Amino acid sequence: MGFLKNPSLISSRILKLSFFLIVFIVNNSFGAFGAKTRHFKWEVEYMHWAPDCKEGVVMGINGQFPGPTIQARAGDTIHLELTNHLHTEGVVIHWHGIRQIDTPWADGTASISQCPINPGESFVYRFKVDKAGTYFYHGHYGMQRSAGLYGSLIVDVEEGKKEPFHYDGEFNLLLSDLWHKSAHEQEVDLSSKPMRWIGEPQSLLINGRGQNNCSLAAGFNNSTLSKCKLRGNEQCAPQILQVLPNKTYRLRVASTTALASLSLAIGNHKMIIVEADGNYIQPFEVDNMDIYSGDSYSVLFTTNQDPSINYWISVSVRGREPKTPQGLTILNYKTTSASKLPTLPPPISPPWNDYNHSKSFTFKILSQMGSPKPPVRPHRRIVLLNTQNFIDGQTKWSINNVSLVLPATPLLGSMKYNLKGAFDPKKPPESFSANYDVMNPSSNPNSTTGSLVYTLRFNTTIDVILQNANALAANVSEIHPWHLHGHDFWVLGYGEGRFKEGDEKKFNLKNPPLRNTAVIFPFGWTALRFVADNPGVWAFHCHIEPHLHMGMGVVFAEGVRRIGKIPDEALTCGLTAKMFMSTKN
Ligand SMILES: O=C1O[C@H]([C@@H](O)CO)C(O)=C1O
Repeated sequence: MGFLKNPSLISSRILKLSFFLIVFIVNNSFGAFGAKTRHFKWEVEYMHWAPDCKEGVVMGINGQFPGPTIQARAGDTIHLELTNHLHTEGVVIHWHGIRQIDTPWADGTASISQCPINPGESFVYRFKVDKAGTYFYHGHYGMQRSAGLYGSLIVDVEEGKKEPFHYDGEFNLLLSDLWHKSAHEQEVDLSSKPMRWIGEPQSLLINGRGQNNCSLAAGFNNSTLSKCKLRGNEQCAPQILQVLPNKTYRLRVASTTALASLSLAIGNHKMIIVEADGNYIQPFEVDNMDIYSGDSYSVLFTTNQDPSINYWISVSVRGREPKTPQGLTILNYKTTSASKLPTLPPPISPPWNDYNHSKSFTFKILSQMGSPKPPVRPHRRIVLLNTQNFIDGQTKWSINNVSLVLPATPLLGSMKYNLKGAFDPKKPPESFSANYDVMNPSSNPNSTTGSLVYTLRFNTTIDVILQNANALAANVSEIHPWHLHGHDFWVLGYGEGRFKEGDEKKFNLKNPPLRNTAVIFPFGWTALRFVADNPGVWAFHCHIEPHLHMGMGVVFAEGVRRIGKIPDEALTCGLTAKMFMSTKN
């Protein structure tokens, strides 16, 4: 009984071989300690594709969806020439989790670190991948992540170095969500008056593959979808993970969803979490794990189950009432046929609103012994209130009552060259009113829009308290995974309700995890600490793409005078382009 005649398989070896096919290495110039410059040439274009068996249009790279996997070693330099083959729109790519030390113009954030690359034009991203870990890349302009512009970025340890754990093979799972509506329509929907919410995704994708009009697990679950009849060579056929019995595998998992928070499980197999956002953590065992947009993890699992059957790998929605079918693929013991369906039903994920389950997972993430510790005291504390507001007929998200609108001139250029009129020199609020009730809908929905920048003194220690609150509807507060560019931060603690003086006494300064993304739970707060030691202008925002589009972000700038020569190509738009023209004439 084969549901797949010719399944698309990934085994750890195939994965490694395919890297050589995928990666276009022009030259392998060796630098110090064996570090290489790895060259890539990428073309971004819209393509017809059927990621969930229904054909639509996605953004692809070099004819692939998701884009090619970048595989490098810590210390390598990536030299990537990106050409925009979209017909009528600009593009940028952000290298999520890479700190861009000394290269803030390569961070790939439209309006902040660079101008969008125009159709027909190319831009060279050149940056160092300084730290081993599981990363990914994605579009950072409008809703281009929702349009499918993403891929994996894997940084292995330096040649000759060892990971602090053992494994026999590895797999890479990039998780995403898919809408049948175009990203352009989503952008219009979000900014219309009244706002039209984009709703839940139609499908969850694992390595760009999902099934929307049929189910691999029909008969097991109570879905009305019929059983998938796939040959295995379809764009929506699941990538099957092939394993040998009694081995340990490393699963690198990253979520680039536009909206969905996810729960991942491997039927009958325990998972040991060992890495989060490119940092080693104290290993802990789970049956299922939460993964929010912007998170990446490595998990180890041992193939110690009955080798005569196959098992499900499942991905389900958490934190929002799920209206999207579970994403599925198969773990195939090579001792049996890859086309045999698992005999057990797919894992059942915890109820979507069981936040205690999510918290207990999140609170277990602690740094490994020997990891860098945070400075004991901050120089400055910034408290950021997250609210949903009506502004001028639109629904927006605001931070301390300011909803982020991105300027035409990239802030990196306007701040470095101190271009009057290109950015707002006003100071954004450090906190919010003592009377504000975070547990109820806002009584004072007055917010403004703007692109204010928090200027941080170079090398100072900054605490950020992310304060969640009630959204516009009563008794609603949502999950928001916040992502910081240019840095990792320590997650010092979480709390319920409003953060108050004295709560800092409960901060974990002993083994807080270093991460680049941290979640705020409904009606709660999350405390972060980082050192402003990376000259540049950096986005800090909710990684839910429609929320950022609706203004849920801030900008930090530090050490602006120390920023090296910004390549002109990054800034040939807005007032920096005018400046270049006037200095030429
Ligand atoms: O930003 C959002 O808007 C909707 C809802 O709050 C209003 O329709 C929703 O679920 C969001 O996450």
